[in-house]
Amino acid sequence: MEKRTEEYIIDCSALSMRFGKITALDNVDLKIPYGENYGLLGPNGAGKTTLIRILCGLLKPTGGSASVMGRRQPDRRNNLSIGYMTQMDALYSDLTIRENVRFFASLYGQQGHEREKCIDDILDITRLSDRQNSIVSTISGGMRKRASMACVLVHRPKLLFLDEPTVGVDPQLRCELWKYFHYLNNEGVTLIVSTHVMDEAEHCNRLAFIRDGRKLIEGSPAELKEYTSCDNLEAAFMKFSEGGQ
Ligand SMILES: Nc1ncnc2c1ncn2[C@@H]1O[C@H](COP(=O)(O)OP(=O)(O)OP(=O)(O)O)[C@@H](O)[C@H]1O
Repeated sequence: MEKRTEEYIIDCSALSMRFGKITALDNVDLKIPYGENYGLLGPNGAGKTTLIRILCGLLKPTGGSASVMGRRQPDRRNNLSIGYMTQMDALYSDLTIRENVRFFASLYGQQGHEREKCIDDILDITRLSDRQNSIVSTISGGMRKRASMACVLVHRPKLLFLDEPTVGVDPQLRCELWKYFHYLNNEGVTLIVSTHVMDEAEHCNRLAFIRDGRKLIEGSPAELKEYTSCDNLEAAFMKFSEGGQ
């Protein structure tokens, strides 16, 4: 097993990202320990997705540094340890659920019997075993969401990014997905959740408020409420979003 020497799974220092005249991230310092369930909370355009894309190694920052598992991103060696569920489903509509999951497993280098075992396990966990041979274009929205999860998780990532994971999802499935995220977190998977839905933020142990590419404050949901003298996260978030702090 690879020996870990660093304390933080994510360590960003003065991280900046400019797109022409737009500053999407501005001098962000961020340290997240292994095993954390961490929320990035901010309004539309705050810079959350840009931060996640840099941490996944999909974008190269224009300033500062972002280390993941002790390696400065982008570093291909991190790819096998990262899972990223984007806001959009990345499923092939004319393949079955199992074929979709197998495609992703193959991308991550899994093969043969071991691959099929991982697929069986993840289809079981996401309760899709019975429908694994259904063509994706024929399944419900909730099932699509679970199939996307199965694709993202089949290679058993240690670090999982969830970009607004339960937006547009009914309350029952939201509850089910969060149960599953907590299960993964208890198994040692580090979760980074980007959201502007307060329900989701309340599920995280720690949160960072992000606005205009800057990290304004960080703390547990209770600490952020106390700091803003608000009795709910929604009100605390509004205070920050409007520049009230
Ligand atoms: N590839 C790009 N080219 C130009 N501008 C970009 C690009 N990607 C992001 N931006 C800009 O950077 C800023 C931050 O965008 P980002 O998508 O990171 O925000 P966000 O917090 O994820 O928003 P949302 O909650 O709406 O997804 C925005 O002003 C956005 O328009």
